[in-house]
Amino acid sequence: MEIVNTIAALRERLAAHRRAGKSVGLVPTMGYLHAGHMELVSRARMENDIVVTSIFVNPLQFGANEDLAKYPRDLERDSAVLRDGGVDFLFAPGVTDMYPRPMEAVVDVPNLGAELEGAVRPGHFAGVATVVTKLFNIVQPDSAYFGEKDYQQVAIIRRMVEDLAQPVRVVPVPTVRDADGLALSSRNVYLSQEERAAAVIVPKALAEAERLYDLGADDPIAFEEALRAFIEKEPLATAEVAAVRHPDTLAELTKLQGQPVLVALFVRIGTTRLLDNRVIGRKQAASEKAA
Ligand SMILES: Nc1ncnc2c1ncn2[C@@H]1O[C@H](COP(=O)(O)OP(=O)(O)OP(=O)(O)O)[C@@H](O)[C@H]1O
Ligand SMILES: CC(C)(CO)[C@@H](O)C(=O)[O-]
Ligand code: BAL
Repeated sequence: MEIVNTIAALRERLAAHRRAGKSVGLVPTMGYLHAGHMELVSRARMENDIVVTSIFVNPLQFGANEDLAKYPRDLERDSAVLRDGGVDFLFAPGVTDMYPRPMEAVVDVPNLGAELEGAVRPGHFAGVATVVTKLFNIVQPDSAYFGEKDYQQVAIIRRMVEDLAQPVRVVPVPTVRDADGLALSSRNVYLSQEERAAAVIVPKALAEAERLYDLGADDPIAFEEALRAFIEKEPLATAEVAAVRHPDTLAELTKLQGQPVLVALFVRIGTTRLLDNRVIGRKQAASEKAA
């Protein structure tokens, strides 16, 4: 595996492979890697000749009062893990390599980006869409791999790729979970022991949503209220988002039965925000993997 830090160097290294007709898969990350990231890597490894993983904690997608400065970083450990995972190139640019001056051109997906997590983190998804477009332009991957834990992010990237005819296949990968069901996430490291125990309320709430749906729950407002109350029975938890939406458009629904629905959760445990999602009413959850 080669570690490359600048846009020019990565372009030069990939050009030879592209000329030789090799396919390229990209796994964009913010580092501090866990088995969820490595699931994306192994899927990319299976489907491509060359695998590029990027590690870049993207300032554009953090709000002024968010955790940009304290976001966990460990490039040395990440490099070793990626080398073992069979990655060909680790692209780890610095902020001044990616953004040598303030960005004037940006990509926004304003309506999808204002929903759910976007309502709590204004500007977040414009930051994501912009950096992902820039990574696509640098790497020119045939395929790019994203986790379904960040369901809204996948929906936004898919829409961006379609609207802008970006020549990339977007591949969603099922969520990898700890033994108690909590989705793996780099931010789980912020949780104290007590908070980690409380965080199990998040996957439990997804199971509760499925139970209510299977019992015939049909009114979205009552359903969301029941979910919120279920989550907040845990004293350390605040449900910033507990929503049921259309799985493709993220639109609000007038009834639940007779169609698959997305359950989207964004739950604060202490000061840490945890994201999780499940589509219920179709056979998708069964494909999720335990770590
Ligand atoms: N548990 C998981 N299973 C599968 N994919 C995941 C999982 N966690 C993260 N990913 C995916 O890995 C990619 C990089 O995510 P990122 O580096 O932000 O990690 P993260 O663990 O989601 O971190 P954070 O705690 O900041 O949300 C994203 O496409 C994300 O959806
Ligand atoms: C896709 C991404 C790497 C863009 O910074 C980030 O939003 C993430 O890690 O999910
Ligand atoms: N959604 C993963 C990246 C972030 O929270 O900024």
